[in-house]
Amino acid sequence: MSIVCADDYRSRARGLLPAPLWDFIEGGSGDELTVDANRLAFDRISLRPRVLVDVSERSTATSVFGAALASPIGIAPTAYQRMLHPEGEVATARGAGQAGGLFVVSIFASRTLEEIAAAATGPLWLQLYWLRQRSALSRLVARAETAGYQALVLTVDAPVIGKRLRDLRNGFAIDAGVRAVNLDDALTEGKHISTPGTSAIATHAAATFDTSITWADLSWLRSTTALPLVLKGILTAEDAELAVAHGVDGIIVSNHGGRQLDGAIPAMRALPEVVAAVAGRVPVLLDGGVRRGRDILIALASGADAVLIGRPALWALTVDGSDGVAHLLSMLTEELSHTMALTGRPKLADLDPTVLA
Ligand SMILES: Cc1cc2nc3c(=O)[nH]c(=O)nc-3n(C[C@H](O)[C@H](O)[C@H](O)COP(=O)(O)O)c2cc1C
Ligand SMILES: CCCCC(=O)C(=O)O
Repeated sequence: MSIVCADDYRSRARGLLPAPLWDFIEGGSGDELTVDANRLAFDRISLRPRVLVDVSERSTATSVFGAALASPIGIAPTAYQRMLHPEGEVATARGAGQAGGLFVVSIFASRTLEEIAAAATGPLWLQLYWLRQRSALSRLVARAETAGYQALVLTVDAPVIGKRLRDLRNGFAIDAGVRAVNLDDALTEGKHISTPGTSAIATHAAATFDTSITWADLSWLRSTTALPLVLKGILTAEDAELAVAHGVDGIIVSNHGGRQLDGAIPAMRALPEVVAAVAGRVPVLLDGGVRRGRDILIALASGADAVLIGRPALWALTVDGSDGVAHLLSMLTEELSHTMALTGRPKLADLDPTVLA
């Protein structure tokens, strides 16, 4: 059967992966309320199409921090991609580049920052968690700069890892042979050890994440680099205001795909208040539940500058490596353009709240 939408990759990937690995990707925290709510928030919004508009020429091209993108779609940071495909993040970078998309590389990438950069033809950003060992962070930042990464993303919604019941039940651990190669092994110790009732991810994060950081610490990270700094995991107007006040260069509205605070507001529902608070001062991106061109159009019409996709990129990577990732991004871009035609909004600049109901 042909793959004609992102969910087709989901069904294929599910058949290819062992159950505990599938659960790690698919699952969220607690009752998975927020996983479901992320998607439902899009589904609850209807569209107000305008007709008899010339839609013969449509463009999805845009840019973020000066980097050209074929469409306002990027790949969210996800850890340990070699569990899904032998080439891991190198395949994702190649696929994203082929489709003209952005790729945000996780601090827990399983290929080196330099290997990923060598395969990339599109912009790369590096995502960080705040490790207690600051020297490890500053070394990573220096390497990212040298390798041509264009921004840093600090994930701020994970001082502790959410209680992901599937992983706890499965005693989830990282496959032997897959490592967070950009960090000393000591910083992810125990990642291969499966202990019933615990998650190896949660265990290694608990050993190394700094749970004490506050807004005041951001200045240290800024002092290590001239790269733009983006915060990932903002869900309120209050925190968006603080982020801008602390000189942050961009915001990703995200609840970590429902993997952190269960019951957190869906990303799409949080977006309008963040956009209003930011008032155009810095770019605002969104992730969580984006599965269709329709979802992307809704996010852009609500004021997002771009969206990131998490799980769908992992499904496509599992099924068909770099070709899968490139195909997925091209398909989402085509769906966005198609929805722009059917709503009578041929340009990204036409996407505003008047298209939403
Ligand atoms: C398997 C998996 C691993 C992830 N690893 C990271 C990570 O290393 N860093 C991070 O900031 N977010 C991580 N995330 C969260 C994603 O960046 C993103 O916020 C989320 O997947 C978006 O929701 P979606 O999957 O519904 O598109 C991970 C998500 C998944 C599914
Ligand atoms: C300690 C690794 C965390 C990866 C992550 O962010 C996720 O699984 O959601």
